[in-house]
Amino acid sequence: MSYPFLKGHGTENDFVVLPDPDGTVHGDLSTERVRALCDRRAGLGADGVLRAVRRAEGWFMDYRNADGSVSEMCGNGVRVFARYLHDHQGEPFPMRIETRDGVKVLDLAGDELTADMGTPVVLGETTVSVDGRSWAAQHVSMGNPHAVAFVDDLADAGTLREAPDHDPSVYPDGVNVEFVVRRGEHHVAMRVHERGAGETRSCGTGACAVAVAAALADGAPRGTAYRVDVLGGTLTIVWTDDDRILMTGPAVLVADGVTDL
Ligand SMILES: N[C@@H](CCC[C@H](N)C(=O)O)C(=O)O
Repeated sequence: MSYPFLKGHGTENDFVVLPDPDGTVHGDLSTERVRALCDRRAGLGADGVLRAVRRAEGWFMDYRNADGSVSEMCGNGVRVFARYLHDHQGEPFPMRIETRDGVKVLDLAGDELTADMGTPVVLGETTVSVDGRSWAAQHVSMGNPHAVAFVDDLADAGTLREAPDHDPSVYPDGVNVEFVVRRGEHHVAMRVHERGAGETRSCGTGACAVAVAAALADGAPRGTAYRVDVLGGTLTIVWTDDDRILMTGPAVLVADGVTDL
């Protein structure tokens, strides 16, 4: 079966977009197809898949990690998804996008996009470990689970080829782990190991969780803008007075075509 696809990225967190307005192209998208599409040697290559399904109230973002697993939310993905809906489906900004973590509102911010990511949930301290070294980490939910660990040097996290060890009673469904260093006032840099994808060049929900953990540690007033550098670029995160996280960053489409993967 041949079907259309697009390829895009947000701060080099890359995605295959699968248009499936009526849900008739992919039906129940299989794990095997997601893995084949995301394969960087035999497929198109991506950290995840964004299936676009039309709903009565708008569009639903069916997000899958590269290993085929489902996640509640993807911050870089939702910006790429909005770019696709605007450029290829004629949807105007601001736009509402349904996700497994509820409705997100996306708007233009110059060349970039801002996503209202909703209210973060801070769930306390936990521990993560790599190669026998352990760090205290802040457990933050952005709809999906994150463990944010401040380290002295981003190289301390090693290769991140394997998932960091974590407490399975805290994260029964796995976790995204961010390692963070300070770069200046309200300015941090991070690396991430994503659940279901391995080390990626960026994670939008991860950057939001990092900004929340940094703002709490700094006692920063609401409304403070945090610059979060990722391997693939920079995201700007604001925790607003009304307890919402606004994430601003790029979203670009780089290719489209037809595949039978
Ligand atoms: N890259 C995403 C997060 C994708 C989902 C994550 N791997 C999970 O399993 O929760 C982002 O930009 O937020």
